[in-house]
Amino acid sequence: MLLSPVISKLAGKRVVLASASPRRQDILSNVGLRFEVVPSWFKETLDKSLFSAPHEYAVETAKQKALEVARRMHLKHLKTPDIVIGADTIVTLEDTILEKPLDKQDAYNMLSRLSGKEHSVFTGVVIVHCKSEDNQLATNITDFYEETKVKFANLSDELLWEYIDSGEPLDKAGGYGIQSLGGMLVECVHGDFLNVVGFPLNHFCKKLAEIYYPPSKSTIHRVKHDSIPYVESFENLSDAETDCSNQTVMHRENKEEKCCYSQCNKSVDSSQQHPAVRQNGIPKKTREDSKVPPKILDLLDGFKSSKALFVASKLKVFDKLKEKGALKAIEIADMINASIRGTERILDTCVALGLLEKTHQDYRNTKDANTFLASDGEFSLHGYINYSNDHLWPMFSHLESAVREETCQREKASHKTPGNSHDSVHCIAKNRKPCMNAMHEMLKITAQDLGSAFDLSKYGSACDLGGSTGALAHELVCLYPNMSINVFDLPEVIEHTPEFQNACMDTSRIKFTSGDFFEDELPQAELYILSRILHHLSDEQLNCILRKISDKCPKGQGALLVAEIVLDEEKKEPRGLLQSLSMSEGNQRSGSEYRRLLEKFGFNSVEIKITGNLLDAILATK
Ligand SMILES: C[S@@+](CC[C@H](N)C(=O)[O-])C[C@H]1O[C@@H](n2cnc3c(N)ncnc32)[C@H](O)[C@@H]1O
Repeated sequence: MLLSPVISKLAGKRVVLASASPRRQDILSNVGLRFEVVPSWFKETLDKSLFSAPHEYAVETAKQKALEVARRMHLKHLKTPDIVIGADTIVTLEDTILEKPLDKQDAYNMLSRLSGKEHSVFTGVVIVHCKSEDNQLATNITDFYEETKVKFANLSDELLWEYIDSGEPLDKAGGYGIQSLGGMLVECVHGDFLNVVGFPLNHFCKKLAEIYYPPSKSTIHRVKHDSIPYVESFENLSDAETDCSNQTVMHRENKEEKCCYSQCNKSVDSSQQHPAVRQNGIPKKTREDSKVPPKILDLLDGFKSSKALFVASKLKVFDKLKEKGALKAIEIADMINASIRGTERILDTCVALGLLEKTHQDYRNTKDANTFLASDGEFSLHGYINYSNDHLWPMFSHLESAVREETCQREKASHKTPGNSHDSVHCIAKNRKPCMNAMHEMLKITAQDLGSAFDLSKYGSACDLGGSTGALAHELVCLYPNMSINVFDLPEVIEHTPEFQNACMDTSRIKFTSGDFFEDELPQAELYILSRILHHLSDEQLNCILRKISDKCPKGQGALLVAEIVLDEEKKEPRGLLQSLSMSEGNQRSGSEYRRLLEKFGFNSVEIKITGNLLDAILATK
């Protein structure tokens, strides 16, 4: 059995991985599976003593993780996924289950127990097929587990502590990661290596093959699932045109705790199986054909969701709830000076969008709302959301004419002549403060990943060109105790920078300089930084600034750090492309395009780090 056709059976389906593990994401995306990641909120706290074998615990945990995500997504309008994949990996030694260590001492206790011995790694995997029927969630569950035996070498305390101090053990079952430094601890492995990494890919593909290419008279292992009650309907999980004779049972999620493990395994001649499918050789449309793909439904409604978020944020709903904990609609309406019915509607929409929680009549913020949406959240996007509402939203309403006339939407929105200023790279005067605020928030979120993408400790001085409020500079001085930074920006921007500094920040190594990077001499520095500058610039502006930086970096000395969204080579990732819709002269680029551009200016060593955050990092040296 070739594996790719099995994976391709999932193409076009809304597949969700209910796991935040980057290792599982890598394993599945490396084989071409397209999926969304929705980490489960299920707490891994099942009572282990209730399970007669460790793998049962792993399977049950995986199942609860996947079902929690399926139910949560189903509760949000139109969000029911087709398939949710859940997985849980545990390590067992002499029948004791070792999960993720709580702290360094716990990691040491685990690893020293594993030293010199063979242990088992179990991953429980659950594939939940979901359907929304009469607004209820129907699920069909397939599960399995894989065991791999791993033998550790005899490990000295010194080696163990060195490993523990690397920080790697803390988020890993058993306290080690075989795919990275932890590989050094391992003497041998019996079984599927990827199972130890966190996902038994081979067994998963075999399971998919069983589901999508079932033998004519097979018996699919059904497991007890106490929240799946009565038999509701029969659905063939294979595609309509597949010569597939197996039908499996969908279970409707229902509060009645009835169980059913039955299934129908009729072997039917495929030509007779769907008499309604073909008529005069022309495939007849099935109900499935007319089901609008969730992606399209999401896009149709996407603008409404964005606006609901913008309005809730503007009305300070998230701030009020953060301050008070839980409030009823009528109380919020009073606080935000709005109608009760209108407030109820926006609150319920925010619940459906996963931004708020509701118990009985009480609304409260989700953890993410406290962190990202409240205006005093650690990584607040409040200013960026308001900026999106007040400036980007009106700008995007000009998209059609901007496309027809090949102009920038900002120019359309402000009735300016196309391509006629460096306003494409700096905020126009009336928007300056909100724009600086929005950029400040975005950069605060991504600055740590940018600063640590490369080891910059050898650079004693840096100049952040167009560095705005100094948000990146603050992170860099924290990360690199020997670095001083000159934030260089236009005078009208530098004038506002004191409003963005706070008392807890160490500003002793940060200096703000007014200037124009096209017109003026650049300050001398060992490291130049261009964060979100290059993609705005015309070819002429690019030549000007890159030539100037290159001249300031003699061969073997100096470097340029660029922060941008780096597009994937096939240019399929939408975020950068969506952003490019608001531009005229500039360009979003892929890694190879940035490499070619920088090489033209003598930077023949170009390293690119995709950070997984809002911006990616490129380090160019000569
Ligand atoms: C898109 S913002 C990026 C800000 C910041 N680097 C970031 O990543 O959030 C562009 C910045 O470049 C500054 N800028 C635009 N033209 C400039 C010029 N000719 N000389 C100096 N700074 C300029 C703007 O004022 C603005 O702060």
